[in-house]
Amino acid sequence: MLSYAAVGKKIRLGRLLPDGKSLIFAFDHGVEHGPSDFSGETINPRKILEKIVDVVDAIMLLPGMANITSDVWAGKVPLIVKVTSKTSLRPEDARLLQSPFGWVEDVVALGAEAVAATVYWGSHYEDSMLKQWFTVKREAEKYGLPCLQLSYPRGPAIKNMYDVEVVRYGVRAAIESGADLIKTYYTGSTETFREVVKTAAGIPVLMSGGAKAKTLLDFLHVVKSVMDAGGQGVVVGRNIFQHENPKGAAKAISAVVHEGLDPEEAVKKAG
Ligand SMILES: O=P(O)(O)OC[C@H]1O[C@](O)(COP(=O)(O)O)[C@@H](O)[C@@H]1O
Repeated sequence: MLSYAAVGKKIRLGRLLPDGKSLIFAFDHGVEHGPSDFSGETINPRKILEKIVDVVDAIMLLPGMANITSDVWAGKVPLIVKVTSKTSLRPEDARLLQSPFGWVEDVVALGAEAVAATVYWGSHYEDSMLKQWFTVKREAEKYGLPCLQLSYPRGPAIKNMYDVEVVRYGVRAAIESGADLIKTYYTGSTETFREVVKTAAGIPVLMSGGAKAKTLLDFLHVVKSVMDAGGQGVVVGRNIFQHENPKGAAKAISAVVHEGLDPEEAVKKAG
């Protein structure tokens, strides 16, 4: 018989990956990159969120943002709360550390389905990020909250953070540290990303969107490659909110993730 928490975790994961796949909208950039990531009306978070809440499978926000926009997302789309972050105002070498940016109790209080935290594997600060990760993990387990690990290998010994061996290492470390969902980088091909998925040993791997692609079609090809490789979805920010039609872009990405549409077909959904 499952424990209460195990039942809760199962239910929450089912809500986040309704058909075993998921398009999660990442929207924590206001701290990671600053307001310069937004232009025009998108500086108003409500304007973006109201466009995509009925298209994506979940949204990932920092606690304060979740709190001030709850009337837009609550009851419409599952919430994931990220409890680590850092600004790019820090000195260069201090940017490979994320600090606490909320507590698991806040995540529960906000009615979230999961908690997210970053680990920069290979950073000078790996030790403190691991202490932070396991603090979050221990609390989350009590509440049956799945933990999404942003597994981002970065550091002086890492020449190419998109290299398949580097990404695989981060994914292996993520499953060994108890991640229930993993978000990591695309490795450039279906074949190499298939190796990343295999390394996850059944833990869902979602690709982190990355900087805005030249065209939506280009991005959709990457999403298709990830899904063909056995990835279970994508966590996307800039390739949605920096698109001139965020709702359309989200619809097109969702069509590749959930319907397996070819990019040339899916891009038509963007209008
Ligand atoms: O680590 P980077 O490249 O600065 O990007 C960090 C951002 O990328 C994400 O991990 C994913 O968002 P994107 O799709 O915009 O890359 C965000 O959650 C985060 O704010």
